[in-house]
Amino acid sequence: MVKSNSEFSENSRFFGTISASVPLKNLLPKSTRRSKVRLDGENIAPINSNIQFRDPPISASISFSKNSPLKPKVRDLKEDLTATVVPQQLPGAPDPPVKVVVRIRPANGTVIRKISEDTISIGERNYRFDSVFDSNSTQGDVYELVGAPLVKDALSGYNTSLVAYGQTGSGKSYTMWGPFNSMVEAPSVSGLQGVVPRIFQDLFSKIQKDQENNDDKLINYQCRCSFLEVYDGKISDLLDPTQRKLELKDDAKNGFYVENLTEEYVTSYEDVTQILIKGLSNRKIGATSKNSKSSRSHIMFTCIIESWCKVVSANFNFKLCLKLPLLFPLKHLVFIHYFASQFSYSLVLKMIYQESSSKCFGTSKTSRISLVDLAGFDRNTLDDASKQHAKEGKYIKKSTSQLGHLVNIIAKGRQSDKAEEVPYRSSCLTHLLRESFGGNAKLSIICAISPDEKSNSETLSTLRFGLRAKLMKNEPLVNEITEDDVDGLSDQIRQLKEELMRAKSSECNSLSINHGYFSGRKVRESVNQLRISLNRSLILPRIDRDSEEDLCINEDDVKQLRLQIDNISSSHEEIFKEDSQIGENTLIYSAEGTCEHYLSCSDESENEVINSDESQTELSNNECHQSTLLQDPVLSESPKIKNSHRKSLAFLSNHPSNQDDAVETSKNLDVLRQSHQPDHIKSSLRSSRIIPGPTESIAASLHRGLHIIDYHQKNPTATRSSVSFSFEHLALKQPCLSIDKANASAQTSPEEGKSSDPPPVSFVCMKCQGRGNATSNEVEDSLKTCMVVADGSSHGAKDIEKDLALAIQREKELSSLCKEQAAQIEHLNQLLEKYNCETHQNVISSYRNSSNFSDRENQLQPIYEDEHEKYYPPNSENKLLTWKSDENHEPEFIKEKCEIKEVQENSNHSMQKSFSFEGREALLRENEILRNKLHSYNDAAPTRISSDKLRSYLCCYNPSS
Ligand SMILES: Nc1ncnc2c1ncn2[C@@H]1O[C@H](COP(=O)(O)OP(=O)(O)OP(=O)(O)O)[C@@H](O)[C@H]1O
Repeated sequence: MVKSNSEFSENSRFFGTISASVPLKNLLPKSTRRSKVRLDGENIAPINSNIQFRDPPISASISFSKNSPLKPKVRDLKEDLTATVVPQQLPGAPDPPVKVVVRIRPANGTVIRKISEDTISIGERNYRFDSVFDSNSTQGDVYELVGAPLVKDALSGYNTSLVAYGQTGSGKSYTMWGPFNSMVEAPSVSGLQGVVPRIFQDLFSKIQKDQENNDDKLINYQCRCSFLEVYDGKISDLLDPTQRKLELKDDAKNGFYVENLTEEYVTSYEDVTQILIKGLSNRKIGATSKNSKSSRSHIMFTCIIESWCKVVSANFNFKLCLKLPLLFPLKHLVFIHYFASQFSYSLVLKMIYQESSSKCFGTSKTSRISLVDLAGFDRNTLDDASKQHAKEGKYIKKSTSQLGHLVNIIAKGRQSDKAEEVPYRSSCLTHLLRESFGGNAKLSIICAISPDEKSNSETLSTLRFGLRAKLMKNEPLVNEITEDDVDGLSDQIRQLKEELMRAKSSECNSLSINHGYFSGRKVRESVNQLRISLNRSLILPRIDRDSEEDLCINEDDVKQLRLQIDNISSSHEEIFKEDSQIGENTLIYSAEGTCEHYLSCSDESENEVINSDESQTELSNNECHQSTLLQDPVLSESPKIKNSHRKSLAFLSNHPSNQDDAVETSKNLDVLRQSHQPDHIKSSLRSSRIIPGPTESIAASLHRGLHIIDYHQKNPTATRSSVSFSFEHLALKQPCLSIDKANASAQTSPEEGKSSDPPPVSFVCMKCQGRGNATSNEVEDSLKTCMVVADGSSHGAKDIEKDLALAIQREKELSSLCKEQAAQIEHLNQLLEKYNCETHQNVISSYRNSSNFSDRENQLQPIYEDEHEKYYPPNSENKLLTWKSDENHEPEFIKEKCEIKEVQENSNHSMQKSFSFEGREALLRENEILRNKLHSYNDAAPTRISSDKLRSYLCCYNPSS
């Protein structure tokens, strides 16, 4: 009876309603787990918790010889099929490895006829297959011919595959799965369940029977299922839609498998039904010209069946009895004997065997059932088909075409016995079907065809595919492992393990020394790297060591260095003036005579000492005013560190009484390091980066030194430690320079413009004078050495040398200028003394000659013009140098103060009139410089000239003050 299309539609696609009617989570089995699917690993001995090997099984692949007991038994394949003639299967004969059946979908106006059980006719041509199901066939019929043998073979240990092939709408899905509603109904012969549900219904039924009816066997089964989809060439997990683009893996350890594919263990037909519903609901569907709910992807449901069979036969009982003393202690055997006598020995032995199954082994089988529903190809695409559907149709055509090509190759190889390479890897589908097509599997193909005339070409294509597939030569094997196989396997494992151990030991012996050395060195290197990155300050004191690292110097660093040198030069200038003017070995800047810091720049063996202990307790004292005399602190140079000697600057606590000076010193130090370290150097010092260039290296060294100074100032107990840094290169080559550097380091230059405030720190340069004539070349060499030594490398020093040469050249010029000015100052000083004496004498004598004191001003006025130069110092240095006052005046010290004041006023007045603006500016500048120097000079050499006199002189010399 031919069913109408309306009936078909009733039982048609169920995918749209499953999610609404069935809560899928509830349908899932409780005992599920995820694991890798192994498609060709079933032949490996199953790992059963009840089985214990004498040696633990190894996972490495093992190659077996032809006579290996593990090689599965190959059934004789005697069928010789041709494209047009399929030999009739004899009743009772084993199922062929490749079975091709044709099912004709019910339709009106069909041109296809079933002319016999295995032959169909299209037009005038007949095609013969293993079986043909016409439109009147039922789902049960198909199952009996295709499904039932598959279940039997699977339980026997064969890999089995069922593939539905055909054009869209030809009834593949209907045949494979059946309508959705039927899947959740109780299975019946007349039901509409597809082949797959029937297979699992049958499978679990047989398993149950097998376990119940075999008294002399203990059989355990374990089934796990997976469900995947191949859509657009990519594998997705239908049981976990989030798993997409899964990869096929093929390695020695796991065999051929789909990575991360969900596997769920099933123990009943219901479990499988739930999985089927879930997976089919996730399948991609679309509309085609023949099917409004066409499957747009290939799907593959896989069930792996593992079974362990332990025979409890009479013979085996005897064996087991012999083994019992080994398995159980004597008291247990007595109990077993008593128990067996009361019941039955068979039952007792069965229980014992079950109990001791870990020490006994029967047989094990592993088989795989692969159920594949291919997407239906369609020659005609819908006019209104979207791009996506067109793309899907393209891929389906392509993939089915690749499968057809694969079948052709395999069939050809069987016919010609030519070993042509089989294109399994041409697509995901062919890769997945590698075992089913031409491999270790029994294959059944259902060619679904539509009998309508419009589908003739697709029908013919499908039939041709079936005929070619029938020619394929599969080699199905019973995947079974026996106890003897396990013994052989255990022996092989043991041998391989021994070989591995020998190989490892020999390898270890040969490489042990080197390996230990290299690993140790690696560890050391790692520790060093870690130390460097964690605390670079540990590295800084070692910068005098040789280093082979390449140094990168950027322009900014050089500029910074140049600025530093300029600052140093300017400070040299001032100090040099002082030094030249004083002309003594020792410079003494007195700070109220209470605290003196001695800076020695003498021999290398001597240390430069700065006492700063008293400053430590005052560092946090906010009342200490910020020193204003550090208007232009001089950047301290990088300490020179030589390989053999280091000039060190030690900080001792010899004068704890003067805290103010120490505080000033420490504050100045802070000012110095804040003001003269470039930001990037500061950050570099703060961070743990490696010093990139020599400039930073030097600055870092300085920073380190300053940090040590701080530390010693803050920690009285630690002040006597020997941590120090060297100023040797400065002390040796340029004594005044050394002082200046130390001065800059300590930030103790006298305050400018505040002569009332004594300098906070005193320095004593013990042995400078003898080296005052050191050449600039020596300085240059010293600095060069400093750079090289400080960085441990001479790389990149050339650029710095150029800058240094420029700086030194400038320093030379400045030095000569300083000398000139110092000479002028000295001369001026001498003249000043004369002026103070002679001018006063003249004024007093003029007063003495005057009769009326009130007319003094009138009398002085006439002589102003003429006698100006006689009484007042000239406005230029040259004139000053040649200026002579009248020596015939008699001083009157009683009126000296008043008279000098008057003279000053007159002098100022006259200078305002006579001096030009430019000359005045020049004098102001010069006066500024001289005032600084004289101020210091006044403090340093109080006996040479009265500071009051100097001030009064300067006041009259500077009209603006
Ligand atoms: N033997 C049959 N008896 C009754 N109805 C059938 C039979 N074969 C197919 N049908 C109906 O025909 C329609 C299409 O069938 P089905 O979806 O199984 O085709 P298909 O080959 O899977 O198509 P596609 O490849 O596009 O998914 C469905 O409604 C189905 O119920």
